[in-house]
Amino acid sequence: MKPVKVGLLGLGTVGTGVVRIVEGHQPDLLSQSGSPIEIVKVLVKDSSKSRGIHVAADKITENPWDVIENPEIDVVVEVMGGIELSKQLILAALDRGKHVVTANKDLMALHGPEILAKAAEKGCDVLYEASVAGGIPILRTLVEGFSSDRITKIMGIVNGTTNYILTKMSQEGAAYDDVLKEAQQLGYAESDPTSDVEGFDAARKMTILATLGFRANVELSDVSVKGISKVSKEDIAYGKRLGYEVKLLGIAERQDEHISISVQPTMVKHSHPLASVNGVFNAVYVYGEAVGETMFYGPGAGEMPTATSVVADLVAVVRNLNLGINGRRGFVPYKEKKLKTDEQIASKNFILLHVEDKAGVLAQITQVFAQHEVSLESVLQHPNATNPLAEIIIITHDANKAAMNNVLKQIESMNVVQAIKSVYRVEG
Ligand SMILES: NC(=O)C1=CN([C@@H]2O[C@H](COP(=O)(O)OP(=O)(O)OC[C@H]3O[C@@H](n4cnc5c(N)ncnc54)[C@H](OP(=O)(O)O)[C@@H]3O)[C@@H](O)[C@H]2O)C=CC1
Ligand SMILES: N[C@@H](CC=O)C(=O)O
Ligand code: NA
Repeated sequence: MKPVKVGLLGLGTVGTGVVRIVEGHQPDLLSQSGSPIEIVKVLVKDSSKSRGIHVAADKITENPWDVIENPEIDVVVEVMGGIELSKQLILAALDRGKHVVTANKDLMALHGPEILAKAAEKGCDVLYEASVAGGIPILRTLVEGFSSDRITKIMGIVNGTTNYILTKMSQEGAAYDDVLKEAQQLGYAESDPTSDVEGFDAARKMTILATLGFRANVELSDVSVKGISKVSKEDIAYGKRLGYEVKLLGIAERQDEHISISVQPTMVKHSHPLASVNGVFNAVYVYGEAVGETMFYGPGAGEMPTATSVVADLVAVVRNLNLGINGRRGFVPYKEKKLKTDEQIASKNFILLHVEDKAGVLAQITQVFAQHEVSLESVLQHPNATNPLAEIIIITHDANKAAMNNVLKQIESMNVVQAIKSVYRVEG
């Protein structure tokens, strides 16, 4: 039986796992795809580097065109990362009729529509399951598993580094800077951790999830983003006392035909399944009109989990090759994108204020909420032992973002308010 030939762009963490699975699981891959799968060329940056895996020297190249222009190669697997070169190589591979599997969330979040349009034009498959929540088969689930439903909400813990940091801060009372250093040493964080801690990595993943879930072309610039660098131990401790865990949540919501997408540290009620997703684990919660609540949990990164998704995509491409249907089942957004305005985006909120500890202050503050028609769920006041201030925690009922912005602006300008220490969205 003629093998399907694969060119691998990258032999780092994920690429190594791909080689291990393709070589180690041949009988299963053959049974499921209908053909043997053979990696015939592997691109690296530095061929002299010693690696934890043996690949025959004649398969290794430092020249990407040895892969892209190789007429033998049917499928290109891109696991090298970066944006410009990967995009150029993937488009060139598609131009030559090669199918593509990629784990590259940065590329797919920014240039997904262009790449998918080229694939459709050339009758090729482009699959990218590993790009979001590495080991969790969530993209396939959104496109195929929920094809019969109308999704109204997707909430994701889709960045392992920040979940690790918040978990350590919550469970051990550790300080943000110390845990970030630890996460970098353990290799969880991206080379520039800004992308993790400021929420940009999660925003890219939410762009992909929202596009597939809402079947509309969501762009990265549609996502409002706030990271975890300002989350304090105190906020986490207050949240805990009130029954919440702080999590960096990506939230994509739809009401009627209008959608909103955001990433922000969120107070998640202990009873919500996302509150107990700890450490580097990822989870994606999906609510569908017909199915109701579902949640998908697992490793979001790492050599073998991520490679599992990459090779599953490869099996799908090879199966399509044997059925002669490549490029015919690609995902095409078919809905017009309509974004919610700030008046349409509603959530509960947690607000921590430092105020003067004297009669009437609480009444003045709650009056501002009333003026803007923001209803309150609970109000708590703690005297502060270290200074003559009181700490007030307010939890609102669902309030729209425009009204909340007005409330916060007005409260900030009040003489009796020393500081708005923190504001969190509340879920659960
Ligand atoms: N690591 C993970 O757990 C996850 C990764 N991903 C995505 O998978 C992709 C790969 O990640 P990962 O394996 O961690 O990355 P690594 O940095 O470990 O590996 C990258 C590989 O690509 C090669 N490479 C990079 N740039 C070039 C270039 N310009 N020319 C030739 N070769 C190049 C490197 O060569 P050399 O070895 O010689 O340096 C290396 O083998 C990224 O898009 C990442 O976002 C997605 C989910 C999880
Ligand atoms: N840096 C990312 C790696 C996977 O995408 C994370 O922390 O989740
Ligand atoms: Na995935």
